[in-house]
Amino acid sequence: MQFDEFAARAAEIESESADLAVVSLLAALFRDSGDDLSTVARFVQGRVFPAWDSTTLDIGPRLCHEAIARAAGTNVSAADVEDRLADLGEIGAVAESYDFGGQRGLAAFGNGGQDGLTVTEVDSELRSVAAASGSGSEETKLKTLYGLFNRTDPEEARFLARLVLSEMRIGVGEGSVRDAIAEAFLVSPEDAAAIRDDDVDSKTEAAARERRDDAIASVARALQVSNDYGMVAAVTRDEGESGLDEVRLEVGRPVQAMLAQAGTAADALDEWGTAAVETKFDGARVQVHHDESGDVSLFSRNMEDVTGALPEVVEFVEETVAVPVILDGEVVAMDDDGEPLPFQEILRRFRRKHDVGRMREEVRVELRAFDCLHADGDDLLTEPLTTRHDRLSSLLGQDSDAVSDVLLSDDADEIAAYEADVLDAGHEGIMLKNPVAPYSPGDRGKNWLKRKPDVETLDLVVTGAEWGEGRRAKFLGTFLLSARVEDQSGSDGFETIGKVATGITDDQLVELTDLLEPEIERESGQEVDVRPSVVFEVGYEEIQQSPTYSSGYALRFPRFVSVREDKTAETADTLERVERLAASQ
Ligand SMILES: Nc1ncnc2c1ncn2[C@@H]1O[C@H](COP(=O)(O)OP(=O)(O)OP(=O)(O)O)[C@@H](O)[C@H]1O
Repeated sequence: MQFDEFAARAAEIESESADLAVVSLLAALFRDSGDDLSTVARFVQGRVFPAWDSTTLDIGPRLCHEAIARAAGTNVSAADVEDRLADLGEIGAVAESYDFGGQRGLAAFGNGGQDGLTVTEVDSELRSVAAASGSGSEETKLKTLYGLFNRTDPEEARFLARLVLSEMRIGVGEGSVRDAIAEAFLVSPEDAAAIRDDDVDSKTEAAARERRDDAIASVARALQVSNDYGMVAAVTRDEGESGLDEVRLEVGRPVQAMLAQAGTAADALDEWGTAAVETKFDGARVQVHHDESGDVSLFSRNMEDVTGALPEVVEFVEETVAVPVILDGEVVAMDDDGEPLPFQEILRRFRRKHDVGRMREEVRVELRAFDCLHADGDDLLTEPLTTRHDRLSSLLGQDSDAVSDVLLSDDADEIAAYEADVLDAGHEGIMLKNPVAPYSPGDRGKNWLKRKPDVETLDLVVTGAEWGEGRRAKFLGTFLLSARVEDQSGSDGFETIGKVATGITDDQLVELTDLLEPEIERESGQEVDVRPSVVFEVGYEEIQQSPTYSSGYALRFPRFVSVREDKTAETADTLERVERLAASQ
């Protein structure tokens, strides 16, 4: 597919606000994508790589602005691009506003169609940008991006710029892509019409809806186990439902983590009669993959590869496990007496790329596994929790410290006593799980409840900051925080909720400035806008209703606790959670 065709279709989708119409347009785009289907299914979500792949383009706004400036001509600087961004508010509009000329220049010589960019070319050029590393890679990336922008017409430039910064902003969330894959290849035109049109009798419409929902469920299951919209789209088209049924977990390819809601023992017992109760370890989520040839890989809850940072866990798994497995658990930091250390300590180890050996001496980490998704050829996602946990115990050893203890109980007093013991031992709370529930990847459903008696903190996205004053003028000092708002299609927006400047040491100011500076999108005086990517854990005294911030809420006495390096903007706390916490104060 030509990239200008992709851009035109993306523009059409962007201008449509009704969810059903968006799904229909996406479905039509997928049907017309031919060999580019997998790439197109990723591009519409602003992705070049599948979600399980931890490769990133690693292009910050500054690099993108520089590439746009170069393509725009010798008189244009990155600062001009940033000025336009301040006016137009969005990088796609900025890129579209320049006259890159490449294509049109060629078109003037009657050559436009031949040199048009294709989706395949954009994909492979962006992949080469991602692969550039080492000295000189910055310049290589710039040149490649500049080369791409130079060949775009204005509409293509709009979507290329957004793709480069991984934000398509066309109102397409994961749910819409899932539904569109089903609609494109599994739902018959008659059923699609019966659902869409008003003049169809209700029985026919209900039957059509049921068939469509079944098709969506098949696509959803394959997506849950593979995390690859591109591959699933191609399998759906080429092999239909039977092909989707064959999509299996693959050892070495991370799965989205199942998540928890806040809840109490009373909630759990009311709902399920009996609850499986475990310690809530205060560490970082880790998914352990051990493949046929004995290789171990570890992934964070964002499916980022953290194998290199945690050699003790790798060694432990290599020594203990003999068959291919996928395990879910937490890595915790321990002191010399085996007492749990606070969460901040594990963050000093997690995702570390340098000095791993030295840090290993300073902070000891251990695995606490609590689930088993795959063992020796068997996918266990649909098995009940108790069966998965039994499998885990038989793999790691019944009495191993590396396996979470489970108390199965229908007695609130017994659970309260268990919770008191867990808190006495220095842990942060308990998990209550439905013992018969399957493992649902990516789902923050009602089958796992977390209970932390201490005051909650919020994990908020940094969307702005202010340069300090005096001796702190070179550092960002005050940080604007936002809560995530998921729209119906599943794409994210951010609403501000407060500023934090307290609780940050001088050393941390340096680190936070290093972390956030490449993400700056715009500057005006001391204030900067930052691309939503860094997540702060923030404590507070109270959540108040307030017109000061766009969320309608403000935090009283916010204090910085840590950077949630294990979270991204997409997994930060939602405004809905803020509302719930505010209501429960
Ligand atoms: N026994 C356990 N079972 C499941 N999750 C556990 C367990 N012990 C610790 N955890 C951690 O608790 C988290 C569940 O809470 P939640 O899904 O809300 O994640 P979170 O947003 O990181 O929450 P928090 O900030 O409270 O850790 C899991 O992601 C996991 O990292």
